[in-house]
Amino acid sequence: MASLYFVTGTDTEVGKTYCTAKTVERLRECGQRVGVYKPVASGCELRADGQRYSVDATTLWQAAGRPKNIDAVCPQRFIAAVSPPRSAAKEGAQVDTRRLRDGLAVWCDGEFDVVMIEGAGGLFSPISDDWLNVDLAIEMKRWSDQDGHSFELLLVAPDRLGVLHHVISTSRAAEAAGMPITGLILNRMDDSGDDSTQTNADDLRQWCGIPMIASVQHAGGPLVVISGANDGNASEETSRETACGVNFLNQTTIRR
Ligand SMILES: Nc1ncnc2c1ncn2[C@@H]1O[C@H](COP(=O)(O)OP(=O)(O)OP(=O)(O)O)[C@@H](O)[C@H]1O
Ligand SMILES: C[C@H](N)[C@H](N)CCCCCC(=O)O
Ligand SMILES: [Mg+2]
Repeated sequence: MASLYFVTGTDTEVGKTYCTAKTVERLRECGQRVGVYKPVASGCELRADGQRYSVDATTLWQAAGRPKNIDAVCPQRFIAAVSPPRSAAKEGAQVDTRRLRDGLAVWCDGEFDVVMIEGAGGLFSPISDDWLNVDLAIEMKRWSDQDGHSFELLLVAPDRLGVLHHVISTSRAAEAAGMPITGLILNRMDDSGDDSTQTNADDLRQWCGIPMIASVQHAGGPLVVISGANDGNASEETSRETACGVNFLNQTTIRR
């Protein structure tokens, strides 16, 4: 049975793809067979040959070693850089809501140990005419429970001033929706940082109790996975295994 991780964000453009790709690469270096699924992408490029090119889907697919094919990675790809339902509507189309969830099954056929799923935009961004990202996560968890897989919701947030509000509000809304966030990835998106980056992680541990499972440094720096005890007290970084420039505290966070 596979370990499924739905990667969402506090917003669009916060590093979901970047951090997911880093995590995929690290998992593969640790011998994990990793599948990747982007249920729907907008902001795609229409190529001369008629192909719809999604940077997100291609980035994840390449990080995972090109498993299956790009259509399995991202079955629904639209052009306008707006929410997927709006993007589809601009083409006179609709996002196929049921297919968003059903497209996961092909990745859960026993070929992969871990499947990383990237949403579109933030957790409460519309992903179809009927669902927000959180609704898709709930449906996927329901399916995963029935099919015997583990399913967790990971939140990517930029490590900068303002992140406390974004993470606390997103985590409380997720809790209220019945889809609690089980891991936080703080993403240092630029080298400079600001005064808050020294204390954001500690403040979020205090206010949210979400295990922070990783922080990603800027510009190709290490992915630091901090295995958070699920009792909400993120364990101190005790020992680190460093390989290929990526610090991975231990594997328990991403279950084998
Ligand atoms: N830690 C980082 N270091 C360097 N560049 C980063 C980092 N995190 C994100 N970026 C860059 O910032 C941009 C936005 O990141 P990314 O595309 O991963 O965001 P996203 O949340 O997946 O966006 P979307 O909502 O469109 O899917 C990309 O160009 C990405 O390469
Ligand atoms: C086009 C962009 N890069 C993402 N793929 C879609 C972001 C949708 C955000 C919707 C919203 O919450 O306002
Ligand atoms: Mg992305």
